[in-house]
Amino acid sequence: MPDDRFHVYDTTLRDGAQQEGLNLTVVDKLAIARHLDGLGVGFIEGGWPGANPKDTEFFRRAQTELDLKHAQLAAFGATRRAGVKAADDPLVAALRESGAPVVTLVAKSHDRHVELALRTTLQENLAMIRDTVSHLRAEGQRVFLDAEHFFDGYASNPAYALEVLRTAAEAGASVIALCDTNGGMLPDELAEVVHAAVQTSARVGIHCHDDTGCAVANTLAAVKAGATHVQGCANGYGERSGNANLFTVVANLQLKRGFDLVPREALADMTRIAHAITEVTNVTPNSHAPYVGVSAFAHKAGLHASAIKVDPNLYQHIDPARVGNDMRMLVSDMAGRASVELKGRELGYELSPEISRELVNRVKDMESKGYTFEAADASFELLLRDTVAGERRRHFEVESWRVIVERTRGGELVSEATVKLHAKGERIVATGEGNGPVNALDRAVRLGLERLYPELAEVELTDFKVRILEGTHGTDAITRVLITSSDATGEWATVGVDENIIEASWQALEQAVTYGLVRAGHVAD
Ligand SMILES: CC(=O)SCCNC(=O)CCNC(=O)[C@H](O)C(C)(C)COP(=O)(O)OP(=O)(O)OC[C@H]1O[C@@H](n2cnc3c(N)ncnc32)[C@H](O)[C@@H]1OP(=O)(O)O
Ligand SMILES: CC(=O)C(=O)O
Repeated sequence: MPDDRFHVYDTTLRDGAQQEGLNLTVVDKLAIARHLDGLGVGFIEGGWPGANPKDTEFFRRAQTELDLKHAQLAAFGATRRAGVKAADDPLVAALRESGAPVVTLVAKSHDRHVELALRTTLQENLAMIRDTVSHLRAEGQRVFLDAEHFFDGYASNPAYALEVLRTAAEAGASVIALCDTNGGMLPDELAEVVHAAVQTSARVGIHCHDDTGCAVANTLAAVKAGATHVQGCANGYGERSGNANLFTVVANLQLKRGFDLVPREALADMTRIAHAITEVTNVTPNSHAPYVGVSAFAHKAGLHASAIKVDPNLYQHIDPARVGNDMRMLVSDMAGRASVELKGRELGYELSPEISRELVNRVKDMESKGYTFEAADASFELLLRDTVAGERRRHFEVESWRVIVERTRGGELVSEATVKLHAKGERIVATGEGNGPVNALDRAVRLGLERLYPELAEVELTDFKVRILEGTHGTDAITRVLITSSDATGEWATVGVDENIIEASWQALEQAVTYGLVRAGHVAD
């Protein structure tokens, strides 16, 4: 069971939603809350009820639509306005009526902010904190306080910054999170201030932004200095450079510091949860994210692979399975025999040292010409199969292909491709039309082969990337084409390289179709 003496507090739905380009609907927020609950976080800050209709609706719907197993919902909002009673402030009323068991109040703890931004006195700010905390406590809610700009405030006026914490604690706030609102702190200085703050009676928490790239390090430093409540956002979302990445924080504290924060089986599901949340936010996942990124346990250098072959832990800091991730081998011109041997094993082949050596040489030679295999696993597997077989083996042979791109009188662009192929003892001539030359070639190949290989109806070309590479040996620039294809059960990528973009595309396309047939279980003639 997770340790209740330590809080994991997620603010993805509030501070995370303050990220540029991130726009969540109520349904998105409900879905993310379920994922976070699945991870086992203790608190989910759902937004600021009363500040906008969406956040108000979220709290209303959460009462009937969220069946949280681990987490409690927290409603975020500010202390009362200067000069009004907490009970009469409409934004405080929205917090009271949110139905959330926890309210997190943001309060000024920096004297200059009180005077310049709130335009009130230091004493009135303390009264705003005292009144709002005690009012909500009297209404039966648990109150946490986010001490905004605490670290900058402590540098400006330490006595006042600490007075804010004391006031909130005495009024009944059970957690006071110290906020590095501008994200400008470094771990050593931050730790000293946290150390001073933990002398207050309430539990001290930490809320860090990543403007110095230190949000996670700062969070860990705060914990070392005595903080027992960590705030962060899924995938490090948040205002400006983002917040502390909650997944990194949790994994570090649990796996490196021995805290029991979330159930072990939930931690082992963290990579899936991180990616599921990116599906909801529609933000491209950071493939290099610690622990959960697809590259977090991907090994490219040959020397690494040769040691990993003996013991994977020689080049990775944890077993990736503990966070639900996988080790992967990348094959490129930095590979050695061990890299291709391990990659082969990953793909289900046991390669002899001789085949591995030959394959490494072929990979290095082709990469020097512009191919890239780390982004084109399917091309690598076809190369591997050819090397093992000692010859190039395909399910169809190409006699010729031709593409015509015509601009009609009406200004319409029409592409038409004809392919002449040989498969299963037949000569096939097929023509396809498409909205571009590659699309036309793709249609022509399918039209020609589908009768012999009906599974091709399932294969779809899902992505097409072109990159112009520097010319080598004084020749003209060459083109690299990467094609991603998919069928009902997965996707694969293939690569083609040539001075001519259509030839490069054809190579990638021919391999894409061939690999689709390999996946369908067809054996090459
Ligand atoms: C550090 C953080 O990220 S905290 C979270 C910030 N999140 C957001 O701001 C998103 C949601 N915010 C909103 O929708 C709006 O800003 C609202 C509804 C909260 C307020 O809107 P408005 O009433 O139009 O005020 P506006 O945004 O211009 O200014 C904020 C007001 O809150 C006051 N205020 C700021 N912090 C506090 C505080 N801790 N306690 C009390 N009042 C505060 C400001 O002084 C200002 O007062 P003023 O209206 O007298 O000038
Ligand atoms: C409260 C908050 O989000 C901050 O101070 O950064």
